[in-house]
Amino acid sequence: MSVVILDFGSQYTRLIARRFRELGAYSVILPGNAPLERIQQESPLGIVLSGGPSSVYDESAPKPAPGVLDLDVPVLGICYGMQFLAQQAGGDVKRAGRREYGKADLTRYGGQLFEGVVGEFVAWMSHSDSVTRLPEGYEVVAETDDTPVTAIENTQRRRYGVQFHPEVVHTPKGTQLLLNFLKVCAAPLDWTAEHIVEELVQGVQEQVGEGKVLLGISGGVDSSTLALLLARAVGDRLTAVFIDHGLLRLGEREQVEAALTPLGVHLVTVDAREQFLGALAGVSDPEEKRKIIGREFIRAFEKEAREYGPFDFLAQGTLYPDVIESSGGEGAANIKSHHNVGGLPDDLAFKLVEPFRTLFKDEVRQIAALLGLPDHIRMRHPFPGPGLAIRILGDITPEKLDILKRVDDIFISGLREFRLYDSCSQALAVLTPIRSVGVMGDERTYSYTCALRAVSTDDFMTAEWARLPYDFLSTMSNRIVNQVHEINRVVYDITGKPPATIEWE
Ligand SMILES: Nc1ncnc2c1ncn2[C@@H]1O[C@H](COP(=O)(O)OP(=O)(O)OP(=O)(O)O)[C@@H](O)[C@H]1O
Ligand SMILES: O=c1[nH]c(=O)c2[nH+]cn([C@@H]3O[C@H](COP(=O)(O)O)[C@@H](O)[C@H]3O)c2[nH]1
Ligand SMILES: NC(=O)CC[C@H](N)C(=O)O
Ligand SMILES: [Mg+2]
Repeated sequence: MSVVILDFGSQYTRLIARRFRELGAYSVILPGNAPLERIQQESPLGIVLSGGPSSVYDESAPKPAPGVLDLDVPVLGICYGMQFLAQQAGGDVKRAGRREYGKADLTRYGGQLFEGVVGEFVAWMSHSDSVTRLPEGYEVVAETDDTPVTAIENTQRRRYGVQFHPEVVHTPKGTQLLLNFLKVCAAPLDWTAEHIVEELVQGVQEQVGEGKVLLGISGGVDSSTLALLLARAVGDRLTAVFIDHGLLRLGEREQVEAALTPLGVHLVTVDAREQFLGALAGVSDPEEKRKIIGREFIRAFEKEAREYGPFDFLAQGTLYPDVIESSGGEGAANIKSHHNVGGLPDDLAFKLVEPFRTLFKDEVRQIAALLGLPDHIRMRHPFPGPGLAIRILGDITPEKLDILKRVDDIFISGLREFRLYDSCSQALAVLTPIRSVGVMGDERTYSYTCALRAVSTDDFMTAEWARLPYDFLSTMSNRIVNQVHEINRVVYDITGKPPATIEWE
């Protein structure tokens, strides 16, 4: 039994499922036109129609399959979904005179969906069409200055529609609406991390059968959690490979080996430093670097597969943000090709096992706690697969790598020493190609500028720059300039995501 989310191409569809998970409800996402029988297989308790880029009055507008809206279950339409509900019930939808993007204040709200909500209601809007005539049996239950029909309901038929997106964080009270909808559906709110783990384990077992799995492991939270999950699913048919590509931080290889050995998984460390640094020599374009790294990772995995295999399956700790940033696939733009998604070569010989592909970082951390991953790995700041390669702007040389490793080590050890590591979600140092004039010991210097960056975020989709204390930043700046002679200037990055991203490349 689940709530079925029909996807009409919204950027936010997975966030709807994520909010339901947070509320303890089980949901599945199916294509907008999924056949009635497929939906019935899920024994639906309710149906959500997602948003989407189309307009309901277009000839080619996607629609739920015949019979789906005749099911006697509650239906919630979001944005495109609400417009579809209204049109289908006999109302009108037209391109509005005024489009609404971003935040809008509801000037009035009420009704069943808003039960328990008090005070001002800020709604996140993203639409250019609007419902202009209400279908029979429906009532308007919310409005904004620009959109008189912002939420509708037909409580007798248990049909609800909202023009805004209750699933995004920019609609702060939106979760209450989703909870109210789940209550109308009488959906059980007992979907816990344990259930999610069971489902993931089962999914892996079905996919892999009796096959052998090679896991790319980095010592980060995603792949380490995955190691424990896979050990449950396939036992000793798992081999974990940790690749030292020469782009790791100071002492990282030894630290990762020490941290992973107690997990009890068969672990192989590969020295692929020459391979990666050779392939990257002289390359300065960020996307080109990312693609080369993606390809070399796979080449390295293939080599280990020949040694310890054969392996049909390659497991990676890919998360949803890696997917959405890498691909234009789900209606989103290509921001950067994450090495494990957009950077994969076309001739990939493995079948991918990526159980976390629909999850966000904080959800993986919950699963990690359940599987007993030690806290020092579970709460470690993320470190990107391409490592320091995307923190050295421009081409990579052994000299620059050596500089950045020392800067990074001072910054990260400093955060731990001053007990600030856990106050931010990720911290990093960047080596810029900028050289500037300084004066040290009465001598003129002409040396590199490095940037320090620290951010606060839960899901790494959006982030704020961390307000680290000035005194701490001052100490870091002194230490870096004194200990790393190639640096004579330190700057702190005070940009959020958006408009910047967390990494600089
Ligand atoms: N050095 C490496 N050796 C082998 N596999 C790696 C390496 N670095 C990254 N990977 C693979 O790429 C995936 C994505 O990397 P990513 O950094 O996003 O996740 P993570 O390292 O597991 O966790 P975290 O985000 O906390 O660093 C990893 O889950 C892992 O499967
Ligand atoms: O494994 C990875 N392979 C990659 O190619 C990659 N690019 C970015 N990141 C990490 O993803 C999060 C979001 O980063 P951005 O804001 O820079 O896109 C941050 O946590 C980044 O460190 C990567 N991780
Ligand atoms: N975000 C949406 O679902 C948009 C629906 C429709 N395309 C509109 O612009 O109104
Ligand atoms: Mg990592």
